[in-house]
Amino acid sequence: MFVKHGMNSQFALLGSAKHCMLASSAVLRRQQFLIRTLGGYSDQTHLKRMQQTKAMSGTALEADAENILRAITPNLDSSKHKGQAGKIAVIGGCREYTGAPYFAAISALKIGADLSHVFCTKDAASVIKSYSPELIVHPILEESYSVRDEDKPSISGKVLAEVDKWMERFDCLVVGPGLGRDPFLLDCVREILKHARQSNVPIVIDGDGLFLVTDSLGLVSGYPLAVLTPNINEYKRLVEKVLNCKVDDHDAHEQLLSLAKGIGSVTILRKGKSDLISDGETVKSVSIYGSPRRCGGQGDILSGSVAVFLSWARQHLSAAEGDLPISKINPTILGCIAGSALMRKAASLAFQNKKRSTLTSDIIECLGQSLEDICPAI
Ligand SMILES: NC(=O)C1=CN([C@@H]2O[C@H](COP(=O)(O)OP(=O)(O)OC[C@H]3O[C@@H](n4cnc5c(N)ncnc54)[C@H](OP(=O)(O)O)[C@@H]3O)[C@@H](O)[C@H]2O)[C@@H](O)CC1
Ligand SMILES: Nc1ncnc2c1ncn2[C@@H]1O[C@H](COP(=O)(O)OP(=O)(O)OP(=O)(O)O)[C@@H](O)[C@H]1O
Ligand SMILES: [Mg+2]
Repeated sequence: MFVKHGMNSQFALLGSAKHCMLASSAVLRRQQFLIRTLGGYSDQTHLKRMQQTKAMSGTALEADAENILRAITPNLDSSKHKGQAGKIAVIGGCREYTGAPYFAAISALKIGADLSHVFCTKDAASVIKSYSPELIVHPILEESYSVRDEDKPSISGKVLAEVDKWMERFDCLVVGPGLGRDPFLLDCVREILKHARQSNVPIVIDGDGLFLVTDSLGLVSGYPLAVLTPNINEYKRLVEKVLNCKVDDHDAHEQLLSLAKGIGSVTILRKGKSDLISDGETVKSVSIYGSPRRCGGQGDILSGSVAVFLSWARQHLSAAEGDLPISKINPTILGCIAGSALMRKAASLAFQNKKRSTLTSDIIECLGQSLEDICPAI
């Protein structure tokens, strides 16, 4: 018994020694990275890079995505309490679409957020709850078919009051996955967006949220905590509306810069073969090899991921010393770069396993491993 117990303690000791070594090597790697990439980034190096950037005008700079992801991902630490790793809310889910808000919300949890809420219509709520007990689902949105005209003002007020109860607790909202285009529902979401902005809550806008915002640019114009994540169609609509011209793929990054500037202070992540990211000041690209499968729902994973990394980037920057070069980078840009990198890594891993049958849920299952490969938990 004693021997057995002793062996167990030995294993436990070995285990804890291994744990310590792993933990310290993770910390060391992170520190080395910060020294190499951030801390050791002298003014001279910065100047040189700026000159190179200028000389390369016409090409977007490939982001050092994995290092950025590693830098902003918080350590797992027993002193932390629930909520500190992020509270995300997805506004979306209607009669037609229940998959999209689920994909966005569950991706946020799988990456490491502590709590993930979904605000959706009553029809969608029970379906989304049945996909996962992990999500907190609020059946509060209403579509026109279920509301009489005379009841609209009071229902709209109730919807807003329900979301407002929670608003300041959220680190980021994701507005649009599976929202649909019902006019009454979109009117309510318009008000939610205004309140989120008043409360200074970051907002990732995707899917039908982009349909709404393209029509009412004032909702996001001048708001630096807004991130738009358009796909090919959504981007085309934005370019036509804001720049009054066609999408120009030969001068893609200049056009993206103009678009972000034109809307005013927002960050745009243009999804495609390479993801292009701009806040109107700079353009970054993420071209990490992803997957050749284009199954629906991958953009939803991305929106949930960007929400988490954007929250972590803000947290990291508020804790970091102001003179670290990373603190000069817009946290919305950092969040987009990290979200894009992880989504593409996970898609690639899922495709290795599932090939042609790769689905969005397979990619979600690979988020944890992909994050672990880039940034081990201990
Ligand atoms: N499993 C799920 O639940 C998933 C749900 N998803 C959710 O689906 C929603 C739409 O997103 P999507 O990606 O299909 O839109 P997109 O590529 O711009 O359009 C493709 C074409 O369809 C058309 N069209 C769209 N909506 C229309 C409408 N209400 N009524 C009429 N036409 C409409 C559109 O026309 P247009 O925009 O040019 O008018 C274009 O020609 C969004 O909420 C997304 O999150 C996805 O995330 C995937 C997984
Ligand atoms: N040609 C491509 N090669 C590699 N990755 C791509 C390609 N096109 C898109 N992606 C990646 O797939 C993800 C989703 O992009 P996509 O354009 O499919 O969004 P979406 O149409 O909004 O998706 P959803 O079906 O969720 O609405 C992004 O992370 C993007 O990087
Ligand atoms: Mg989409």
